[in-house]
Amino acid sequence: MTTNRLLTVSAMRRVDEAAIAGGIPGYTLMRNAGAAVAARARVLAPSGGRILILCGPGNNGGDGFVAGRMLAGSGYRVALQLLGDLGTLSGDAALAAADWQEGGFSVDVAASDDLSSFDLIIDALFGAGLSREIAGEARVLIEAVNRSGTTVLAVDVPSGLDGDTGEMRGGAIAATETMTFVTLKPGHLLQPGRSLCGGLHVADIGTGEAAVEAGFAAVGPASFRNGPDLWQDAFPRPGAQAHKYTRGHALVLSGPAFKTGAARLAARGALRVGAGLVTVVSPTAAMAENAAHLTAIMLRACDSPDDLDDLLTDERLDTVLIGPGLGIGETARDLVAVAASAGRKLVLDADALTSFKGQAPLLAEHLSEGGSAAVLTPHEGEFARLFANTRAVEVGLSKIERTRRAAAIVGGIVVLKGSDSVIAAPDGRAAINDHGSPYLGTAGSGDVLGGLIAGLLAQGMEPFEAACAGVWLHGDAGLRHGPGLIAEDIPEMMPEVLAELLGA
Ligand SMILES: NC(=O)C1=CN([C@@H]2O[C@H](COP(=O)(O)OP(=O)(O)OC[C@H]3O[C@@H](n4cnc5c(N)ncnc54)[C@H](OP(=O)(O)O)[C@@H]3O)[C@@H](O)[C@H]2O)[C@@H](O)CC1
Ligand SMILES: Nc1ncnc2c1ncn2[C@@H]1O[C@H](COP(=O)(O)OP(=O)(O)O)[C@@H](O)[C@H]1O
Ligand SMILES: [K+]
Repeated sequence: MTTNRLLTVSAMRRVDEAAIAGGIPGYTLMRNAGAAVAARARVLAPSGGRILILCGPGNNGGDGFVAGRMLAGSGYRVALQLLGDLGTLSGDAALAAADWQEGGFSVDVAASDDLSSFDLIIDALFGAGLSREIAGEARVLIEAVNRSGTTVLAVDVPSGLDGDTGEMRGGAIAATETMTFVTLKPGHLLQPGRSLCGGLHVADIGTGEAAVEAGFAAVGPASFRNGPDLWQDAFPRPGAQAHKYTRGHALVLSGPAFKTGAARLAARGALRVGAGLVTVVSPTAAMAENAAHLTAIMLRACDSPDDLDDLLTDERLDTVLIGPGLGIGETARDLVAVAASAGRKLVLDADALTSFKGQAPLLAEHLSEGGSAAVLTPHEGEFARLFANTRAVEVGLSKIERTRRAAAIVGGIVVLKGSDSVIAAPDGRAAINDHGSPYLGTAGSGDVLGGLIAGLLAQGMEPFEAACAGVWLHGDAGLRHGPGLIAEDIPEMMPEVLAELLGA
């Protein structure tokens, strides 16, 4: 079974319990987990190479003992070090340790020297049972592993990484690869966890589908790794009889003269992703500047919220992007209020968000008035300003929880951007995106993202799916382009990105 759905650490425990209750011995699960680790180790270490297995005092260590026995059996020179006392091992971990010893192998005391002489280190110190900050001997060991420069394969999670939040607890292994079980957990995708994990692998350990379903039932609102599986079926594909008026019309509000570039970047994104028509709505004083740079994209004058209200009497103008380069203040708030009360599908970004600094409830009121479907795309700074003094910014929350709470507060989709962008809906559905590139961190990149989402909304995609798809397409463009990327390149990558996605 493969799925892009995520289990929390406690829900994963529920999967194990349900599998065991269903008649699969815990030790069978552990043997399957250890076998998956050993299989990956055979790829990472040269045949017959030296492998060090660092085992902790719980079942994560148990997986290490199992993998060690299998690797020693297939000709690797395996050293195994235990952090803790052999005598205190219990349950399946004790069985695994006994099997290892029955093979005639020794259990050494964990020592942090000479680590660079190994071809591979398997980190089986702590997994789902991490219960406190890494300190003392464990910390010294983890730091030595990270200094050694040796390839590291982490079992379940890099030790010290919180599988739910992606946060480090006092220190963590920086792994080359991570082998986890059944599904990914949020901490594998949220930063810094995503970076600490290195390459991600997921193994089926024979829990059976019913046990996995029991885990999903225990998890609360569903969360996913963002990817085409999540939204591909809903992705707009024009039929043979489509024409521009059936492919949606997106409006992008421009900022004042000399601040118009952001809106044009967004508009280009909306057009390239397939909206039939895109119009930049510009202050009269900035019309010449906008006109000088626009060709396929249309241009209309608008100098006030009242002008926007007049424009929106045309029902075909069904999606409005407000914020990039707009300017901060009352006018921006009024423009949002007008578009929202006209019931338009909205993308709110940048200055439209900052204009509601500390006033998230007021924004929520506007959105609910017209029943607007809205997607908000804050980066961390805009998020902190908009949701100041709300329960979305309480300390200690994971990024996924913050985004979920924010979505519930405003009653719309929130995309909290970054290298681990999180997309959440008011009903708690959430997706974490790790399909992207640091080259996307460039001026105007977020404006294009807003445009992509607006273009998908205009074509009739539901807002959660449109937001997930927009973030993924944006990330895919970044990955394909690589070094040298500027924001202008992102829309121009869409033909290539979409051709592969749609199999065109
Ligand atoms: N049947 C199953 O469930 C399966 C589970 N599987 C595997 O089991 C793993 C979960 O095992 P687990 O629950 O035993 O927890 P684990 O991660 O080994 O750590 C617990 C130990 O570490 C200790 N400890 C914690 N934090 C610490 C710290 N900061 N510094 C120092 N010590 C610390 C903690 O001490 P305590 O808190 O009890 O004092 C306890 O002794 C899971 O990740 C997967 O790999 C697979 O085999 C598939 C089947
Ligand atoms: N390291 C990274 N990895 C992946 N995506 C990134 C990274 N850094 C930035 N991005 C993406 O680039 C965009 C930047 O948007 P934003 O911060 O609003 O920039 P701007 O205001 O200049 O347009 C976001 O979509 C963000 O997710
Ligand atoms: K580990």
